Amino acid sequence: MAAEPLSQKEIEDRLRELPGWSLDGDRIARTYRLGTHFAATGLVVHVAGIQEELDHHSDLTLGYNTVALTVNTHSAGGAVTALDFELARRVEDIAPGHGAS
Ligand SMILES: C[C@H](O)[C@H](O)[C@H]1CNC2=NC(N)=NC(=O)C2=N1
Repeated sequence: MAAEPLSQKEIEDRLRELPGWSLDGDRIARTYRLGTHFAATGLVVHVAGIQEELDHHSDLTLGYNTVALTVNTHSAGGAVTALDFELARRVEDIAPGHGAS
């Protein structure tokens, strides 16, 4: 079943469970800071694996010591859906292990 767009209230409620994540236009977003470029690269590779597993993909940007994600759901017309929050939750769970904050 296709993911349905979440309402503004649903988005706000779910964002409260994900400190560091925010609504950026029609996408949810977070930027992580890491100790080194190599550590940031490791986080990108780990996130890429999660995204393949979920078949749901953020725009994932590697900086010098930062990793930025923004995501919405193309198949829901570019709205924010539960799939975006599932990806965000999964990334939150593994990011601390990479030293990300
Ligand atoms: C065919 C495949 O399931 C789709 O293209 C997936 C892949 N990754 C995706 N990622 C995101 N962010 N939104 C989608 O709608 C989406 N669709």
